[in-house]
Amino acid sequence: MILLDGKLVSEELKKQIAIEAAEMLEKTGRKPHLVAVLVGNDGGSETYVASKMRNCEKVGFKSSLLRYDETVTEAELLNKIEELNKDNSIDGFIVQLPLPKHIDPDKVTEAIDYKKDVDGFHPINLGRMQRNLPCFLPATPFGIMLMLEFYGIKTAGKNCVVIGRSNIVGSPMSVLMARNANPGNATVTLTHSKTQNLKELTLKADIVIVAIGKKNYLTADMVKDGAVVIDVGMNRETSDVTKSGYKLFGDVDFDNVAPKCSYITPVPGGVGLMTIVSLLRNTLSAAKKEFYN
Ligand SMILES: Nc1nc(=O)c2c([nH]1)NC[C@@H]1CN(c3ccc(C(=O)N[C@@H](CCC(=O)O)C(=O)O)cc3)C=[N+]21
Repeated sequence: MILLDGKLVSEELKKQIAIEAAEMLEKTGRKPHLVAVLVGNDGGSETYVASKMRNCEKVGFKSSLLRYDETVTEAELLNKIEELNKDNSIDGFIVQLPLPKHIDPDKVTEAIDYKKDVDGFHPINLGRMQRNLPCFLPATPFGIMLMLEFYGIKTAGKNCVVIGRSNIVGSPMSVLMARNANPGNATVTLTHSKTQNLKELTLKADIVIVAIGKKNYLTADMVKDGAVVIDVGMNRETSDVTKSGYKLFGDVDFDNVAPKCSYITPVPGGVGLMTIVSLLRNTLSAAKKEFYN
């Protein structure tokens, strides 16, 4: 069993990103600039956004955090997005999800200029991804592809089962694994809450990608010997009343599944770190206008 080390891979990729950011600074006098919009104070979102900002500094990007109270109206948020779209000093921005219930995440996503959509959630980027055209790829699925590539894991012709069909992970993940690219060219089964006999499907899978948000969901009896298991779960359990101490669990029963695997990602230290580095990569691509003018 080989551990897919998100720390190792992300640090390696960040070195290259830092080099390109420094080149850009030298040539143009400016740094790539990412803005994150954070609404409310969800514990998970606070951690992830803080990490995104910290990592921007590490690779020599400029980063700004825009905070809104959870009472902000949808109209106010959409106005701000309009401003960010027009601001030439900003290369890319993200609106951290989830949003409060009174704000429609689809409206927000579609309001973002697709040329600055470094999360890759805009329908134009999703459509271009599906067509195999240059575009911003959604950060988590992109990070998983970079991980597979780094370890030279063959995906062509393999059976891949994706568990969970969210807009930000499962659904785009299934597209990336199926499209005619490398990594890619897998035979993909996208499973969800209405799927019957999931275990029958996962037992045939060479690659299982779990993004469902339930601790210990994928158990050893569901996995075939030698499978590659990618765990996207970020289930936090607070262990004390202060809420500052928490432990993170994936969706995989790691201790029992890992011995059966050829490769497996840990949580923490796996996919989450790759998500961050993908966002950095997308921000650099935005600043260098690699996809759009
Ligand atoms: N607009 C938007 N874009 C996102 O990219 C986005 C989002 N909304 N909402 C939530 C998810 C989740 N996500 C993670 C990022 C980093 C880690 C990460 O760094 N995880 C570390 C540990 C973090 C910890 O200790 O809590 C690890 O796995 O080792 C995890 C999860 C980005 N997301």
